Amino acid sequence: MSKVTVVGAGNVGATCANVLAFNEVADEVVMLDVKEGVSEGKAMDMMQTAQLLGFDTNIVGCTNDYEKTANSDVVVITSGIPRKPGMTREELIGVNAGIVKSVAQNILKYSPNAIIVVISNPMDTMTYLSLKALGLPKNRIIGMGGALDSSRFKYFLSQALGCNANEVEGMVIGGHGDTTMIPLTRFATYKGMPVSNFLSEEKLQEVAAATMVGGATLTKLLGTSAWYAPGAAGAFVVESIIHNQGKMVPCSVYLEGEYGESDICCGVPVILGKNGIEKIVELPLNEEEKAKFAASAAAVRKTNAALHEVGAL
Ligand SMILES: NC(=O)c1ccc[n+]([C@@H]2O[C@H](COP(=O)([O-])OP(=O)(O)OC[C@H]3O[C@@H](n4cnc5c(N)ncnc54)[C@H](O)[C@@H]3O)[C@@H](O)[C@H]2O)c1
Ligand SMILES: O=C(O)C[C@H](O)C(=O)O
Repeated sequence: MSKVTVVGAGNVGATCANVLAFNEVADEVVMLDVKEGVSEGKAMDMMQTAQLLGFDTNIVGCTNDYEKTANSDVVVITSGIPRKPGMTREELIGVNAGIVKSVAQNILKYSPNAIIVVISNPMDTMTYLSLKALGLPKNRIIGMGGALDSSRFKYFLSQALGCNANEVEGMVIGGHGDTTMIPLTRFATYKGMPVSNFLSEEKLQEVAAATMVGGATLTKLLGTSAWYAPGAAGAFVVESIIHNQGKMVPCSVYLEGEYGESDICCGVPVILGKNGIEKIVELPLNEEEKAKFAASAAAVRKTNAALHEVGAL
């Protein structure tokens, strides 16, 4: 029996659980939240769609009861506060570091073999914190950001190209921040053809800029940060792992020399499978892309340093 736990049954967590259940990614999906009754209510509401939508996944909700999460194969951490318009993700560290650390420690007590997918922001730093606090092998701690950012990149490219987003390929690497994302326009394709065959350099720069502030744009529109694509991107990463799909997905992972960086979690393409990160893929970046990656990693490293200031490490 396969089991996935989603911690935090707010906007992102509940959406992720819903997509996991609808797509029958696991036999059981458990939602856990600190807010009394919310997970239970959302689980019951979702279970009442099973007959309408035709899925067989069992969805369980619980209030801070970690026993219910026992023996999960994958655990998704979404607990923590989202940003408000005008804020950066990095400003969330003071509140979210404590939440993510205690949640990760509780999870490990009941699911010692779980692969952990971190979504809470600032995501690269929360992934690093989880890795350091739990001391697990690096293949089992995965930050979800690149899957979402790449999906947004493909959306903006498809809008510029006037084509179906499913016919566009592209990846975003680097940190999951407004200024740290690196949309790889040079590698993006439409039906296997470089997008530069169809779009001017100026247009490509516009697409890259829209991608980088994709989360901030939605936060301004919604008054809180986005959840449909983030929840679906979390479920996409979980499915790639649970179904051992061997897909290449940009994720925030612990680097030990890859891309010239060490002792940091940052977004790079990885092959996802039943062991979590099966392999880190090293892309042949040019000098400009390498410089952008180094600057992105430096910014993530600065946020990581704040973990000591807030007493999380
Ligand atoms: N990595 C990404 O790509 C990405 C995308 C979207 C959102 N996020 C981040 O995900 C987080 C959640 O966003 P949201 O929109 O779902 O927020 P939300 O406020 O809707 O939900 C967060 C939930 O976490 C719960 N929670 C708080 N402390 C908890 C604890 N100790 N144990 C269990 N649950 C706890 C809250 O009760 C709440 O229900 C935010 O930090 C946001 O910035 C990241
Ligand atoms: O923008 C945010 O703060 C939430 C998330 O990281 C996103 O990119 O949607």
